[in-house]
Amino acid sequence: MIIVQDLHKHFGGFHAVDGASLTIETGSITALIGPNGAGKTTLFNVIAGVLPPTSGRVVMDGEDITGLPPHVLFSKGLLRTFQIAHEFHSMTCRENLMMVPAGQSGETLWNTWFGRKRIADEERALRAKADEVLEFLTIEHLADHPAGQVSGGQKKLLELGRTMMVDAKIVFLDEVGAGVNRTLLNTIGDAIIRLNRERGYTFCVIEHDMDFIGRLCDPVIVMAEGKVLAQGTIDEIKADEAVIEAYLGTGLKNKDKLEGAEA
Ligand SMILES: Nc1ncnc2c1ncn2[C@@H]1O[C@H](COP(=O)(O)OP(=O)(O)OP(=O)(O)O)[C@@H](O)[C@H]1O
Repeated sequence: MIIVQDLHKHFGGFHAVDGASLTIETGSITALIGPNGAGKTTLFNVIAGVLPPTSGRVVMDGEDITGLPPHVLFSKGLLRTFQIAHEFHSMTCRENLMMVPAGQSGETLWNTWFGRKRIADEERALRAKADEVLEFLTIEHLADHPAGQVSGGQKKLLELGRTMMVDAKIVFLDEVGAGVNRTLLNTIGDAIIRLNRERGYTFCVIEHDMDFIGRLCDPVIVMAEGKVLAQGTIDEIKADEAVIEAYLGTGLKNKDKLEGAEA
């Protein structure tokens, strides 16, 4: 369980996150929604150790993890998906997955000289794991394709796949559906549901696609102006006057997003 207590993140005099408190229950697929500029990505970045908070606390399973760097959080099973960096575009999808786990024996000179067999065994195991992940995500046919040449949606699946190469406990997904076609979005949604049900992953998802949110997420947490405005099921949220007002207040485009209409 992640508990965020009275979190603030200021940029100069601007309060991007302004006293947000929320709980992400273990085993849930929790959505974080809100109008543009509500502070969602900033909140994610603070929880994931990318940005230090101005004040407030983040507690994971009873441990204060406020401000810990991403690699330490990674080792604790808290992961945030990242776009595949440009440098890795020429590597194949399988290789991109095989690069994720840290602390392999091959990293030390000693092992390079004396542990060849162990390295070969580890590499074989990693390769098998990567292939299993690709199959789970239904993109096994892309194993030998350069990551830079697959579609936007397939890249999103690969980003999700990277979290499956380690023992993730909680995964933060930022706009996994952005620019992804409906069919692939459904595949991504299926993968998230299966990871949640079969492998016990907890998810926290920022997403503007209300159909996607409605299918996957409970609860839905709404942010506005750096604070948590409401929490509930998708139907409760859509009927909440304060939520409608927050979306309306930022323009019709945002209100359309709440209703799930095509933008
Ligand atoms: N590094 C920064 N320096 C200054 N202001 C920032 C910085 N990062 C974010 N902001 C501002 O903080 C506010 C919240 O941004 P944030 O990206 O967290 O919102 P969001 O809810 O994720 O919005 P969106 O749905 O549009 O992605 C915005 O007004 C943004 O311009």
